[in-house]
Amino acid sequence: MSEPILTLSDVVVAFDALRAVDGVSLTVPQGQRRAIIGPNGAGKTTLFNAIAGALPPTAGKIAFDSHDITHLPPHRRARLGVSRTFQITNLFPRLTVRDNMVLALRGRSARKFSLFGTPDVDASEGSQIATALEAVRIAGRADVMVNDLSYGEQRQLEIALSLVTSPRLLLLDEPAAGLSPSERSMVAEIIRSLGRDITVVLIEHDMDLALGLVDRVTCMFEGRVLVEEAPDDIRRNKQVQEVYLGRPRHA
Ligand SMILES: Nc1ncnc2c1ncn2[C@@H]1O[C@H](COP(=O)(O)OP(=O)(O)OP(=O)(O)O)[C@@H](O)[C@H]1O
Repeated sequence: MSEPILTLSDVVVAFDALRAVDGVSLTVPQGQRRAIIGPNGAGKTTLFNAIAGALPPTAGKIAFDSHDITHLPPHRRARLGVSRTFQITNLFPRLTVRDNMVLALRGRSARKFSLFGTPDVDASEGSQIATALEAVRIAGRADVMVNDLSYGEQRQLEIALSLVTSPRLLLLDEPAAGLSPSERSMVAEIIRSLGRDITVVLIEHDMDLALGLVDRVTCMFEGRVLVEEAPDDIRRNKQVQEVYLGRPRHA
């Protein structure tokens, strides 16, 4: 098995008395595709926020590529190669696709960016942007204003914004939410064709989509890891079926 790129040890994220993430330990090897599934309120998004740095863990440890990132702010994690998308769109609707990409790219660098006028893009930035837009199949839409993209294209652009910084760990938060079946297939194809130099962890409510994309699945329930198995075993797992159907675990 490859070396681990992400290791969580006993991670707790508490909101007052509620332990939204309640002692989660998991290890993701480099290059793996991992789904985090679980019913509403299981703690999936809170776990993502802890990995990306948006929410500091109350307890426990998070290591990325042998760096202890438990207390690093999000931009420092991004610099190490941790990149995430959001469930809710995070785009500038009145800027073009390319300008959104420039903003995402320069968010990591010290260079200043003006929102007024077209930013100058150097050759290396231009090629990074073109590669990311190609990877999400919207290379021909670079000069289109985000407002004029379809919803599906906007979701593809969100993935491109995360890819443009050449991440090593990509956290995808419900990449197919709200998409039509054909748009969902497109997102699946995009994720499937990412290079294995990128490790992918995704939250996805569409079980068929998630299980068809990943090597391994972590199912959360009430803030904890209920099971971690291969997709085929997850499909057959009675405990997983029960938590999704809302029945008590030991009924
Ligand atoms: N900022 C917050 N303040 C207080 N409670 C919160 C906060 N964020 C999440 N929670 C609570 O933590 C629990 C886990 O929420 P979380 O959003 O992580 O679950 P989830 O598995 O992502 O759910 P969903 O599938 O519905 O998105 C829920 O009970 C939620 O109400």
